[in-house]
Amino acid sequence: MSAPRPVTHVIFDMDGLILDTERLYTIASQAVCSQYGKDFTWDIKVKQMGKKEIESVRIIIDELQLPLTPEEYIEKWRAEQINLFPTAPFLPGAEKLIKHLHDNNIPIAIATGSNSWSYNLKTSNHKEVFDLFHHVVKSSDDPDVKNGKPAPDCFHVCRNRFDSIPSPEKVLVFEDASNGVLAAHSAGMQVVWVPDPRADKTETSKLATLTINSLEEFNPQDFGLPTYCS
Ligand SMILES: O=c1[nH]cc([C@@H]2O[C@H](COP(=O)(O)O)[C@@H](O)[C@H]2O)c(=O)[nH]1
Ligand SMILES: [Mg+2]
Repeated sequence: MSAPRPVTHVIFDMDGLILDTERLYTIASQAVCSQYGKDFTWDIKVKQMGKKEIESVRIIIDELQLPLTPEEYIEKWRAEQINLFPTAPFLPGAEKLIKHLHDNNIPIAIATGSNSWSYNLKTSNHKEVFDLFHHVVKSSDDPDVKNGKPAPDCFHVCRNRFDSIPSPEKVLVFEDASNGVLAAHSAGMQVVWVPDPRADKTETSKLATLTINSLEEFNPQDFGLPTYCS
């Protein structure tokens, strides 16, 4: 952990940070695992969080020795996701922070591990808020993102797509996954970690500039960003 320094640009993670979709991923993954009498554990989930779809699918097949090819797993997984994802609500404080930064002309973007198919489902009921982002990098099907989180690739790509490209230390990243904190740190950016209560905090909190329980606890002025009016 180091003292917060002023930033000019903000990059948000999406799943488990803006939207309450990690809960939905767990339901969808357990539904597929149950077909084979297996348990989808937190230890497996931590390894998957933030990764590209294909990377994360290889992990679960390997860890649980599922008798499926990645393509077969993805087909079953998406069949569970299709009805769940459009129900995703915002997590506390996310909508307020996004609107506040946009209203104050702070350039904001998203760097997610998602693919376009699932992004469209998850955001289908929240278009007006997601339209406020300058750009969205969807790692699973963006040709410029070679490796998913914890590699820094998606954050490098995301930074380079702002109109006036900031230096990495002027970018603040919000993440819920330890893979994401590692990725942002490797990209040379400051990062606020909003972990799942089950997360092991020992190693990841050393890399995060700040660790908070909810985006509702975030004070923009700590990073030189405009203060909330109320
Ligand atoms: O339980 C899970 N959560 C999350 C993921 C992966 O993490 C991505 C979400 O990453 P992010 O939080 O960076 O948006 C998902 O699209 C998926 O690829 C997963 O596989 N399993
Ligand atoms: Mg996330």
